[in-house]
Amino acid sequence: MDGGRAAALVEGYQPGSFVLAGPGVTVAAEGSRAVVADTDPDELAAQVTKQLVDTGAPFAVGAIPFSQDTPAHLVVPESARRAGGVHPYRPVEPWVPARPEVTDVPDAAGYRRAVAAAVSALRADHELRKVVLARSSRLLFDEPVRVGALLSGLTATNPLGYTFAAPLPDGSTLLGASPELLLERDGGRVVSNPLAGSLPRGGDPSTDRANAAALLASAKNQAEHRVVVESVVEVLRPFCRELSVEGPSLVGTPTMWHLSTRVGGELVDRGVSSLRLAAALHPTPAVCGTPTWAARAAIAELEPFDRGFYSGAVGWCTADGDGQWVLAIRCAQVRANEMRLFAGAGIMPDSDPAAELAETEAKLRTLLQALGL
Ligand SMILES: C=C(O[C@H]1C=CC=C(C(=O)O)[C@@H]1O)C(=O)O
Repeated sequence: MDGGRAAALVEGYQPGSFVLAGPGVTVAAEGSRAVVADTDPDELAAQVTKQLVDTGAPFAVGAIPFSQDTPAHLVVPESARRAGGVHPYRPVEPWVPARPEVTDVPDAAGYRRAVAAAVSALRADHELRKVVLARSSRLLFDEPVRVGALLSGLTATNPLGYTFAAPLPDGSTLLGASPELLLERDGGRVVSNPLAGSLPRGGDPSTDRANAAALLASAKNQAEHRVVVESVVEVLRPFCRELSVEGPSLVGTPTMWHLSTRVGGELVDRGVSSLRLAAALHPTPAVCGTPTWAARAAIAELEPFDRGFYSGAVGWCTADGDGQWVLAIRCAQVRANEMRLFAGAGIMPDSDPAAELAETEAKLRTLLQALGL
């Protein structure tokens, strides 16, 4: 029973270990034979492949940060196990913490102001087409955060998502349930599944259906989505013999509706690893904006915190280059009694600051619901 093996990998989570559980593949890794930390995508992929060949380890795991100046954190583990999809999955006993102390950075008014400033910049600057602005929420508990129980709960409630717990170089853990596949490589076949353009789920079935229909019909969200698909296609095209683009269609998480497109291709050169492709795609306009340099500059000016590994990628890669990388979104950085939750929204020239705030509130609920908050 592969589902049972996959569930055991999630339940075997220990502090400091790595788990990524999704609909098709579940991996878990412990210990460290080698760590590769580099900022250059080619170097990173080449060093990881070399370490995998030298050590004979089945795959490397790790995380890529948002910033191009911060090194990635890739680990060649002592033990690495892989199973199939994890669903259907029954969660272990949940962790029910007492209400934490909450500090939002920026606060709601500050986020609306940042969105308004981004809208002005988008209207004034004809080069900048889209920028993703994020906010964070710091939760302080009166006991250490139980990552294993939260990972299990997130896995149970996000059957279409990719649930992860990834150790970071500073000893903290990135924990989340991402709906977005940045890149998967299986032999010569690659798939990316960009999501962008979102509305919160409705509280009752008719509002929920109305929100889904409104999202499909929204010119603003369709334009926001197109920018991401165009960029993914442009990056993957030189690596692929042929590319298929299917979408946009609707994808639902427990808290959000998203526009989704599947981009699939056949690699020209199988020597190009999933890590190399993921690093080439990163950051897509789903987490940064377009053009990348201008969006990065706007983010540096308008976001009052360092994103760290939020809006980077989390995944694994074999010596042959196969692997899976998901966007590090709907996630939190956990350290001892503290969680820092992050959520961002794609800002377009016609964005409404109140609607973007509501969208980030709904995105934060992925983690808040797992905490029973
Ligand atoms: C940046 C995030 O979501 C991205 C992924 C899907 C939809 C998005 C949107 O509609 O804005 C974002 O681009 C986040 O969840 O923090």
